[in-house]
Amino acid sequence: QHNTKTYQYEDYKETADWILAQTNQRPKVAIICGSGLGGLADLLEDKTVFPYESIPRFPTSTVQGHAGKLVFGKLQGRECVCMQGRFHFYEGYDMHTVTYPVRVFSLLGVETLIVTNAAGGVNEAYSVADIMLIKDHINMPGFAGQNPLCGHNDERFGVRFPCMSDAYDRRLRDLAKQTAAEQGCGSFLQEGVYCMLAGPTYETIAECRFLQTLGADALDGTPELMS
Ligand SMILES: O=P(O)(O)O[C@H]1O[C@H](CO)[C@@H](O)[C@H]1O
Ligand code: HPA
Repeated sequence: QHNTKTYQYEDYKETADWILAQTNQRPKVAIICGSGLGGLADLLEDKTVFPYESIPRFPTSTVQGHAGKLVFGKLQGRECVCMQGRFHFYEGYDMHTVTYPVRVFSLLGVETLIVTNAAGGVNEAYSVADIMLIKDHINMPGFAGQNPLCGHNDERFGVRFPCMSDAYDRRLRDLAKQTAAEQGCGSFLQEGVYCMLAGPTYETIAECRFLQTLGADALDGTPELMS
């Protein structure tokens, strides 16, 4: 379990080059679909679909409800790539493997990453089925040395100590709020602090209280946000 794999720039490049050779689509936006959100990928037009197991070096989904397909296509006329199913630390994958696709996306030319997940709310003002835009995060496994950026740093992917104070683009968050209002979703859109946990248990009552005290609004296990 969690035998940490190390990947070189060339590994990510091999995966990206394979994908680029299979499709003419060059999306600037990638969407990672969390539990229950894979249906979004089905809405794409002019789809090209790659099962994860067909992609060189790509991990495979082992979780129910995560289809395990990379779907290229157009959403509202804009090219994008959707991960229909994501990987989780609790499946036994190390952090580098869970976040492997994110570096591949950057080598495909993706500039905007939208990460979604089915999280548990601990903010008592929230209601079930609210949507929370992430404005900041607390990376609990990161405090224990489980950060996807640990290990050799290849500057082609970014600096050794990235600044995290503006990790969640304000312009994109404003756009999301404006769009939610236009679509009539404004009443159940929240904006809050996301807390990354390892799973696979849900939290005890004492742990939820502890995390609330720390300032967390919602909990789940999505290290792609930190990669
Ligand atoms: O983060 P996503 O992929 O939405 O999945 C989350 O939802 C499931 C738990 O309810 C777990 O798989 C958890 O990780
Ligand atoms: N904690 C609580 N609820 C959740 C989680 C979690 O990690 N993931 C999805 N719902």
